[in-house]
Amino acid sequence: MTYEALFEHIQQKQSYLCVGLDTDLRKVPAHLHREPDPIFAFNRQIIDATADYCVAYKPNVAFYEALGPRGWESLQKTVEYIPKTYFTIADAKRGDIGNTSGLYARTFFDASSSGLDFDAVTVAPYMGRDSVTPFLDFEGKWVILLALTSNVGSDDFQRLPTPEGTLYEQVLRTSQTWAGPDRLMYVVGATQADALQQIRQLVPEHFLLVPGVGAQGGSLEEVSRYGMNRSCGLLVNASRSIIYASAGPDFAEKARQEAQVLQLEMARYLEKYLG
Ligand SMILES: O=c1ccn([C@@H]2O[C@H](COP(=O)(O)O)[C@@H](O)[C@H]2O)c(=O)[nH]1
Repeated sequence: MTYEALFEHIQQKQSYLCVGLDTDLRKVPAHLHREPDPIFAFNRQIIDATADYCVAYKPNVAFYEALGPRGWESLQKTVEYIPKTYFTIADAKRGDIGNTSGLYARTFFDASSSGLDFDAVTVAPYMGRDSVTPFLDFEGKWVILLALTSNVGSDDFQRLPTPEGTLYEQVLRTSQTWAGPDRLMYVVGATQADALQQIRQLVPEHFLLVPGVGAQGGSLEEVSRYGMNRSCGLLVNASRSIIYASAGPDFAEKARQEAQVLQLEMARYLEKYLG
């Protein structure tokens, strides 16, 4: 998907919501355990219920890998089920020496090899240029580089000073020489809204994937106020607060309601900041 197509979808839906498909078998409602593939049965209903209110889906690969081959199969079926107009993100946080990164890229981008055809994959930046560029060899696919993550431990390394600002600022500066805003996004946690103004000075055009609203307590209002650019430039993810809004048979309806609440708030910010 192109930068322009993504922005168009955001305008059309009045939403920059990304629904996180962090589907934990232990939290799938009891009645779905009778299905041959309970994870896929759950995801399909979540996708059907939330599609009106979001523009992207982000399965976190850990939840599927933990189940071995059947988890991988559920992931394949899920990605295949998501309509092509939605931006799909494999939250896998990969990155290794070049030839290994090339295989990670095939895993998430080359359906003829792995059965998976995501638009984007999250990548850790700390092994540097040659660990990231193999993902960019796949035309039309995106890298979403970890910049300033939402967790408490992000302070351990990402905010450490370097001669040219903090380490995450260096990641933002250097990685811009690898690809432009049409292929590269950054992860910035919603819990890090204090840094967003400064981040926007360094990467004015790029999209930011912002996890951490909902269960982690980040503020959608602050993220939107400090993070939005002229093309919106935000994909705000919520996983648990949407998909586990109810543990009962009404889980999909409750997920739809949660997604709608976020979409309505986003529509207000799009009007306010982009007019
Ligand atoms: O900095 C980061 C990077 C990734 N994540 C992932 O996003 C979702 C958040 O889930 P919630 O249930 O909405 O808290 C999850 O997959 C994380 O692994 C993040 O939270 N922070």
